[in-house]
Amino acid sequence: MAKIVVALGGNALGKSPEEQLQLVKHTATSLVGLVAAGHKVVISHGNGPQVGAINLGMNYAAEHGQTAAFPFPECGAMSQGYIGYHLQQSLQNELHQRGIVKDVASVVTQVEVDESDAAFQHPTKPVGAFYSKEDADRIVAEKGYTFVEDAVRGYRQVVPSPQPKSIIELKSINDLIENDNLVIAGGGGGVPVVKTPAGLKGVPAVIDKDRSSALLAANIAAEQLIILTAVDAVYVNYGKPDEDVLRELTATDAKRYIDEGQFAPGSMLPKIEACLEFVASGSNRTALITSLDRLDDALAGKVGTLIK
Ligand SMILES: Nc1ncnc2c1ncn2[C@@H]1O[C@H](COP(=O)(O)OP(=O)(O)O)[C@@H](O)[C@H]1O
Ligand SMILES: NC(=O)OP(=O)(O)O
Repeated sequence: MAKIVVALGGNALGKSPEEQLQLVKHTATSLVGLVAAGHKVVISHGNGPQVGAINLGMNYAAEHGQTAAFPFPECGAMSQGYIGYHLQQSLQNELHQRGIVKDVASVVTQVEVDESDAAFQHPTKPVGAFYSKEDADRIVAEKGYTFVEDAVRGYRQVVPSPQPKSIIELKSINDLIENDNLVIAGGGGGVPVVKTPAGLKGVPAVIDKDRSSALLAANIAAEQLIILTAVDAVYVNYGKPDEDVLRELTATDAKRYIDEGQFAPGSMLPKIEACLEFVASGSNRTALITSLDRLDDALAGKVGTLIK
């Protein structure tokens, strides 16, 4: 029996509420399988596409005089509620179907960042939809947003992504875990906040959920961090004719591949770095990267990349 943090990728959660609910329902089967096997499971999730969509919608409504402007941290909090709702419902239904009595709760989570983090001057976190180069250029000219090419999928808006320092609701999360709840926490990497003389204050950014999940996993003394994304494993020469799967990765090999530029910044690189950080944070800690729909196969050692 182990304590496991499972992080679900925002990009792997589909493009609409309907798609997301279907994908989450499917993943809930494997997650409840872990619970049924006696593991203590804590779930975190990304929010890149979702917070981008919420922000676009709120901006549109505000520009058309329909609502007040909604700052980015509030959009992040909304994304935690939206994704947490789908997760809670799917997990509750699956638990009920299997006759397992367990409560499920999402914790709206704030994560402390440093106001002077250099990331605020260099936006790197892709959010929202993927655009063609022409559409991205038009939006940059109209709104002044920053866009980058994201992996092999198109152009995407980027926002600052500061390092997570501490999890504000850590004690509540630990209490819920110890009281045998199935906990969802650190959604979207947590709502980024800074400590000011007047108290906590939200800041416009998106923390990388893989880094926050690694911090959460280390803080709750988990044995394993599982990152579920859109690819079944990590590859070298990804997307090229000679791509090759990495089934096991040591810290030494991972660092060599990082130096070779094998992992795209803003997508696979933060996952690898988060896994390395978690594995180094204690003894007997491993990390696993696979896709949302292959978790069972990955746990059986058939697919995925194990980092140790
Ligand atoms: N070396 C690599 N191996 C596998 N996938 C990679 C690699 N480099 C970049 N990627 C891309 O990283 C994506 C996962 O990152 P991302 O979409 O940001 O994850 P999520 O939103 O699920 O957390 C994959 O779907 C793939 O397109
Ligand atoms: N916040 C975050 O890391 O989201 P994604 O998983 O969607 O990139």
